[in-house]
Order: sequence, then C-alpha cells, then structure tokens
Amino acid sequence: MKIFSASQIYEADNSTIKNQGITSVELMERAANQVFNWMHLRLQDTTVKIHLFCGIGNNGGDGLAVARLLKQHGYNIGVYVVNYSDKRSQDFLINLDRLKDIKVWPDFISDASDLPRITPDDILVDAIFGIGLNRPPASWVVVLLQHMNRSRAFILAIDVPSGLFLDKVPKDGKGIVCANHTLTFQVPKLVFFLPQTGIYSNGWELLDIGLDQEYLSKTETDYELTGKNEVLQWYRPREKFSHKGTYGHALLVGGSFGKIGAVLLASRACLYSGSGLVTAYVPKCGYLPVQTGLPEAMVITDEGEEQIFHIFFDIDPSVIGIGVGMGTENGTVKAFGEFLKNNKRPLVIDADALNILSKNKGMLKDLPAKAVLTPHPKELERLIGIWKDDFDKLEKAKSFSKKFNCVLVIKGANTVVLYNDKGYVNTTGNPGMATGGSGDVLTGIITGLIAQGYDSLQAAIFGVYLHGRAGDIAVEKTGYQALTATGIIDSLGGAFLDLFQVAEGPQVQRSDNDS
Ligand SMILES: NC(=O)C1=CN([C@@H]2O[C@H](COP(=O)(O)OP(=O)(O)OC[C@H]3O[C@@H](n4cnc5c(N)ncnc54)[C@H](OP(=O)(O)O)[C@@H]3O)[C@@H](O)[C@H]2O)[C@@H](O)CC1
Ligand SMILES: Nc1ncnc2c1ncn2[C@@H]1O[C@H](COP(=O)(O)OP(=O)(O)O)[C@@H](O)[C@H]1O
Ligand SMILES: [K+]
Repeated sequence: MKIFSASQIYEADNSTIKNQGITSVELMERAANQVFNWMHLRLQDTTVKIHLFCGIGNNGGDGLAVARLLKQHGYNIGVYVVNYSDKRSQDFLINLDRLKDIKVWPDFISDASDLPRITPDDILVDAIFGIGLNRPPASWVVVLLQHMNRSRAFILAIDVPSGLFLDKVPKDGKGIVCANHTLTFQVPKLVFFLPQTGIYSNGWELLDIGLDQEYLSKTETDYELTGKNEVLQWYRPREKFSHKGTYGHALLVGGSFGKIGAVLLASRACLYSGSGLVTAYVPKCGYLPVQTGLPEAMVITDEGEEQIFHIFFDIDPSVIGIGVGMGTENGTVKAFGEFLKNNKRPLVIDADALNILSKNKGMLKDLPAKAVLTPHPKELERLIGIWKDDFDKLEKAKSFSKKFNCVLVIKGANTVVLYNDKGYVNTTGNPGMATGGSGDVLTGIITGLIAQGYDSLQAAIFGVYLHGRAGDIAVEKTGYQALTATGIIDSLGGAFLDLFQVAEGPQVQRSDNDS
C-alpha cells in the first residue's frame, strides 16, 4: 500500500473532484460520514460528552461536519472553533453555516479564551490541524493542545494528530496532540511509523473516502507499507520434483567465544526459512554447540579457537550471511576485509560485520551489488553518521544505500527497507521482539530466502515481514516478556502458513499500550 506525501494527497483530492464530478464539500461530507459511522458504531448512543475541537481549515471543516452528524443523532456534544487564523477555508465556512442551521453555535477559542472544562470520562475529537500544518502552532494553541493531552479523556484524531507535520519532526513535542486513536483518510501517513512521530498515536485506522483510484494507482510514491498482500506475490512455491539442491546452500559466518549462540540462531532461522542446505562457519569453540544444537546444519571451523582469523571454506554457497556474534578483534577485522575483497557471492551483513565496515569505510567499495545490510539504530548511526531527526535519517540512509548499491534494512518497531530511493515500511512485529538474538534470526531468514532464489530486495522485505509475523504469532502464546528469539524461529512455519489465510481487512494498528 502506497504512502503518499501531503502534496500528493491534495492532488488526489483534486482529481477525485474532477473525475467524479463532485464538489470539495461533498468530499468533505464523505469523509465526515465515515468518521461519524466509525464513532456511532462504537458509541451506540452514549450520553458521554463529546468535545469537538475544530481548526479553521478543512480538518476543522471535517470536525464541524462530524459535529452536525453527531448532533442529528442525539449525541451530547460541545463544539469549539480554534481560531488560529482569519484565513478560513470555504468548506469550513459552509460547514459552520450548516451547524448553525441546526442551532449549534460553537465556542470560539482564541488567545484570550479560558480553556474548556474536560473530564477524564469525556471524549475529545481532534480536528484542529490536518495535513495542512506548515509551521509550528502559536503558543496559545500549544497550551490548548497540552490541556487536551492532560485531560486524560479519550482523544480521537481526525486524519493526523494535530501538531504533526507530514514531512518533518516538530521541534516542540509539547505542541502535538497525543491521540488514543487516529482515523486517517484513505492512505497511511509516514509519520505513523517513525519512532519520533509514531508515538503521538496509540493506534491508527484507514477510512476509505473513495479518492480517485486512477490517481492512486498510477502515482509513484517514495514509501510503501508492506503487509501480506504485498509480499504474497513474491512467494515461491515448493516444486514437487525439487530436491535440497533446488533451494540453495546458505553459509552463516560469525560467532566468537561467548557469542556462538548468535550463529546458532541465525543458522536455525535460515533452515526454518526453507534454505536447502545450511552451513555454519565458526571459530573452533563453536563446533560442538552448533553441531549438537542444530543437527541439520553442517559446520566448518576457522583456524582460530575463539574467534575468526581467516575465512576459508571449500564449499560453493549460494549466499553468505556474515557478522552475527563475530566480534571486532583485529584478526577478525583483517579476515573480514580479505573475505570481502575475494568474495563474489550475494551477502547479508549484520552486527559486528557492520561495525567493522563503520570503522573501515574503505571496505564498503568491496561490497557485492545489492548486498543486504541489517543495522539496528546504533549500528546505523555508526554507518551513516548522526542524523537530525527521523526524516533526515531516512534521507541519509537512502543516499548511503545508493552510493554503495546496497539494500539497507533499518531495524526497529516498523523496520524500513531502503533501496534505489524507495522505502518499504513493515507492518508486522511487536515490542516482545526487543530481545537479544531477534536480529540474528532476521539475518538467518533473509539469508535463507536469498539461498532459495529470491532477489535480495524482495528477500529483505519478505524476510522482515515473516520475522515480524512469526513474532506476532509467537507472542499470542507467550506474551511480550517471555518472547525469545528461539520463540520467533519456532513460529516461522506459522508465518509461512499464515500467508495463505484469509486476505487482510482494513488496516488497523495498535501499539503496546492498547493491548
Ligand atoms: N483527501 C483527503 O485526505 C481529504 C482531506 N480532508 C481534510 O482536509 C485536511 C487538510 O485541510 P487543509 O489543507 O485546509 O489544512 P488544515 O490542516 O486544516 O490546516 C488549515 C490551514 O491552517 C494554516 N496553518 C498551517 N499551519 C498553521 C499554524 N501553525 N498556525 C496557523 N495556521 C496554520 C494553513 O494555511 P496558511 O495559513 O498556511 O495559508 C492551512 O491550510 C486533511 O487533513 C483532512 O482532514 C477532507 O476534508 C476531504 C478529503
Ligand atoms: N518494538 C519493536 N517492535 C517490532 N519489532 C521490534 C521491536 N524491537 C525490536 N524489534 C525487532 O527485533 C530485531 C532486533 O534486532 P537487533 O537489535 O539487531 O537484535 P540482536 O542484536 O539482539 O539480535 C529487529 O529485527 C527489530 O526490528
Ligand atoms: K487533527
């Protein structure tokens, strides 16, 4: 599913109006009806007070139209116009008149006004700013937003929590509504998925307002949200007359004394992802643990007892996953540098191999085309330098990926895979996966998919999806705290099977706090 920018959403609006022969206020009415229906279904004629805070643009117009529909259905409402500018939109004014027609007169809040009384049992609708916010709100508006946040009332944001820009992180976190839920129109917004801005809404949901499908399908976007529907098209079925040779031979290189488990986890995940053969390359001390812990895998040992000194093997792997638990001792750094110079195979690079690359940037020129790099935030910072905010991080990461022709997997709550100026935002996974070893599992999965012939970009996107989905399946049985990396691997089979379960319904995402 595409993630559109604000200017693209305005274009979609215009082509909808043009191609469907409707007016903009009719489109606003559609949007308001969807919000109202969502609320009416859940509120079931409640008598709880609903306060609607409306700006003076189209987001405010949506709020006023929702207020009218709520009033017409007998709800107990209070309506406030947050009068932050004299430049009211046409559709706002039309909806203000329509509200007055049914004898609802909003309170106008400005710099000098007292703040409305809100109790924790009330419901707030936030329709102050939408995607049109283009500068920080005035200080009195910030005071109002803080008042709403402090009220402990349930806050339902329309389109986006007010105070969030679609393309940058606000400097002042106090001037942003902290919504319990956001009903967003037609398309997901990138801000829902970035750590610095995603925290302002506990959950979000799409409301279909019938925007012009032709515009939506033909327009290219910088980001896409990837879920089951997107990855399923790439799934490669197992052929009846295939054999283990059909599904590739993956080599996992890594481990050092005390960190052999990382290779064990990556190798097991690789096997559970369908790689035909899996070999682990470890220092000598890793031989017994890997051989015993994973009888299906083969093991090659380095000449080093406790760390890797010289990466040499006489097999012909289809792909190599390198770095987990490997350490950054001088001998290992040298071995990795020499390995990169001679290597011709596709690579998945993680953990200490990334740390070595960060300290020896000259090695980056030896990466094979479309190598997959899987940094967590700290590893990413070492690799691309510090960033100003999450948007800057994505830009820096995109240019890094372009410069070195690599697929960059930025791990996190919503992992983003970057390649060729495009970002793929993952939808699966949960906070239970914030546990040692879960990254090693991801390395194994991506390596296993490449072994089976998936293109490395597809393997990265699909692997990240499967990893998160396996985590989501596992957490159902364990809860967040008891989820382990091994638990994720054990649910990989379930994640594959789940690909063929009923198609996805509308997007709904909730964070930890909601569950
Ligand atoms: N296709 C869809 O998705 C549909 C979307 N719809 C709805 O429209 C919403 C977008 O509406 P919008 O363009 O009128 O912008 P909105 O956010 O209401 O802001 C209003 C104006 O405020 C101004 N302004 C900005 N920052 C400011 C500041 N700090 N302090 C003071 N003023 C500031 C700025 O104007 P400026 O002063 O810069 O000229 C801006 O234009 C969208 O989120 C959705 O709810 C639906 O109705 C129909 C279908
Ligand atoms: N809050 C979260 N929600 C979803 N996924 C998460 C969350 N926290 C971590 N993960 C996932 O878990 C993995 C952690 O990787 P990493 O930090 O490298 O772990 P390790 O180095 O211990 O193996 C990543 O794939 C990341 O996306
Ligand atoms: K809003």
